[in-house]
Amino acid sequence: MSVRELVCGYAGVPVTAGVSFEVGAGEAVVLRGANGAGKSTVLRTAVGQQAPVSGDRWLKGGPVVENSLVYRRAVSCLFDEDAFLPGVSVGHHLELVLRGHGVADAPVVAAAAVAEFGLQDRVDVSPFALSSGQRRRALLAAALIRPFELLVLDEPEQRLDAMMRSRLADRLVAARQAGAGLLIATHDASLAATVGTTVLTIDSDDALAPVVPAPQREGRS
Ligand SMILES: Nc1ncnc2c1ncn2[C@@H]1O[C@H](COP(=O)(O)OP(=O)(O)OP(=O)(O)O)[C@@H](O)[C@H]1O
Repeated sequence: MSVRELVCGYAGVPVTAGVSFEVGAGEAVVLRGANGAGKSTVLRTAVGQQAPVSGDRWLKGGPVVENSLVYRRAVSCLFDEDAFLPGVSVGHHLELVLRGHGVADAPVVAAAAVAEFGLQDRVDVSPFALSSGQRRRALLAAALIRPFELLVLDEPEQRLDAMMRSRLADRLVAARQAGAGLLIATHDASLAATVGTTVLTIDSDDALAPVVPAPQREGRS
């Protein structure tokens, strides 16, 4: 994915200046910045969930079209939302995601994810009967077990305990090393340092100056 001079905002009113970055295979671009700086807005605009004020977004050589087959195959997104089907258990949610993406052995892969994300005791219950941290684990599991070329996560550390944050960081590094591109907004400095190959800071104090300065390479490949 690449974005070029992407000005993001609401009803035509910018909340960021022009933002430019590229996320290639095996790269992890991490957005950091204070509350309200515009991280979520940039992510949602980059992936086509909202229109830019101006600028361009490209995915695999074409403009970003959120409902296109190319997009749905390539991009796995998780924002701050609880999206579950009523009456479907945690385990069956994961199986449905896998089957929807044509993954063989969906029950086996789902069971492995349930164990990895520490949901063994809750696999047969509705997601609505989970704690908020357990719901976040289930949503992250669903986003991570489906095939993707680009993974987009908005504050994935939210509501996770220390053990699960560490496990998540390991999983994200593994995804990057396997060749996926990652685009992540986070307040977790450790997650940013561990996972990011490029860290961009959005500066809310200078909202219409260059809010995303030149990429700071953090010494990872
Ligand atoms: N639906 C909306 N309509 C108008 N303005 C909005 C809307 N959503 C967010 N904003 C504003 O856009 C600005 C950027 O918000 P955004 O949620 O992108 O920030 P953020 O960096 O992700 O913050 P946080 O770290 O708190 O999640 C804020 O000033 C916010 O109040």
